[in-house]
Amino acid sequence: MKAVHFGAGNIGRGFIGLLLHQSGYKTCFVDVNEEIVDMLNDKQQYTVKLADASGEELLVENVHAINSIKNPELVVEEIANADIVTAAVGANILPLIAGLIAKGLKKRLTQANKELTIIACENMIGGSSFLKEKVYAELTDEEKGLFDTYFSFPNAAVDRIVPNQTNADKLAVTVEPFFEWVVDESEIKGTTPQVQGVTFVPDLEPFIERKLFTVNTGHAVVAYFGYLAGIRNMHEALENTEIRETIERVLQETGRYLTAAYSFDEQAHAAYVQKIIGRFANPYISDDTTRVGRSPMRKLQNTDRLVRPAIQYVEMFGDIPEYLTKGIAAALHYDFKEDAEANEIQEMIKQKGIQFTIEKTTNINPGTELFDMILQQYENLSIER
Ligand SMILES: NC(=O)C1=CN([C@@H]2O[C@H](COP(=O)(O)OP(=O)(O)OC[C@H]3O[C@@H](n4cnc5c(N)ncnc54)[C@H](O)[C@@H]3O)[C@@H](O)[C@H]2O)C=CC1
Ligand SMILES: O=P(O)(O)OC[C@H]1O[C@](O)(CO)[C@@H](O)[C@@H]1O
Repeated sequence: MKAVHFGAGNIGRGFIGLLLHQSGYKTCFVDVNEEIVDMLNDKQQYTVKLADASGEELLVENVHAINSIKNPELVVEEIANADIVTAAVGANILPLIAGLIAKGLKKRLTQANKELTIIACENMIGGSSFLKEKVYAELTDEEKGLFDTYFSFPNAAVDRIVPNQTNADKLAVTVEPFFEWVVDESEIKGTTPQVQGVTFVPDLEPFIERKLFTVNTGHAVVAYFGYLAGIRNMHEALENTEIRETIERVLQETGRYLTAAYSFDEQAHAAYVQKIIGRFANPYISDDTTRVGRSPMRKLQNTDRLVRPAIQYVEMFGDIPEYLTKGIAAALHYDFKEDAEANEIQEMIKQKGIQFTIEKTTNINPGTELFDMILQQYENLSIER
């Protein structure tokens, strides 16, 4: 079986590539990083190391790679002949890979084996649907009809902490042992692809919201408050009593929403939360607050981990989540100079003011209680800093 995976980065190699290999796929990585592409073609294998006491090393073989800038026609050929296509490039990059995927799928329509599943494995709600929208923008109405018949873009939730890598071997990836990859089976046409370790579910919404609003909300809040306290390491941030209390409170708020929305058992959800906080504190992983907090503009969108649960909370309970709004305010204060989105936000605040920036980044209407609370929390943090 052949897999094509866009993005040979941390999640691509350390999570998706590993599971594809363990399921018997020969994987073609597509990337724009020439060094990684060349190394993958040279070695045709790499190691995934588990960040736990065992330090177990897993070998991923039967891999090669294509530089999509230099050899787009080879990518088209690979997609035309693939058994599955996956991507973990980052939400903002999905539009950039859509054109090649469209070309590969058009080519595939000229062949016998047409059906194909394409899965975006990003930290976002509706990642595959978003990719599909971008792919369909490249099609005629007739092609759209054919694509509807043969190609599926099921949404997915992916969970595995893979920090920035410091291994001497640049292809090796250290990953936490835990992983969860959940895929919406209801959207799949034809045979469901066989990938070991994937959970197929009839309705993804509870899974993606539970994951995004717990793992990613909690992680982001620790990262932003850690950064504002001058802490660069996630462990150290978690050891700070005030930050620890803030994250517990934030996750109580998202937990209140999630258990009410999806009837999760409250005790089971509390255990899920504690397990996740334990994962953040994994002593075998060294993670940066600036990696976890990266791209604050994306993270402040009203579909993402901070603002989305705050909106849902207000809609469900009619009151304002104090700690989520504090987390949003912390993201607005995040001014790491090496992060282009952080710079953009800080520049916007400087040029246009905080009220304009809140509206622009979060899309929350000024004059609403939620907006006012975020503003208030932002001002409170300004005084503290
Ligand atoms: N690192 C983590 O722990 C987790 C990350 N994710 C998600 O997975 C996605 C990838 O994250 P990471 O692997 O951490 O990032 P990464 O930066 O390590 O990997 C992204 C890869 O995509 C490649 N890329 C960029 N533009 C491309 C293009 N036009 N075509 C093909 N490849 C391109 C980059 O060169 C890089 O190798 C993100 O959406 C992230 O939110 C999800 C769960 C966990
Ligand atoms: O990859 P993003 O969306 O920038 O956010 C980083 C987040 O993703 C993870 O890498 C894993 O889900 C977490 O470490 C963190 O919550």
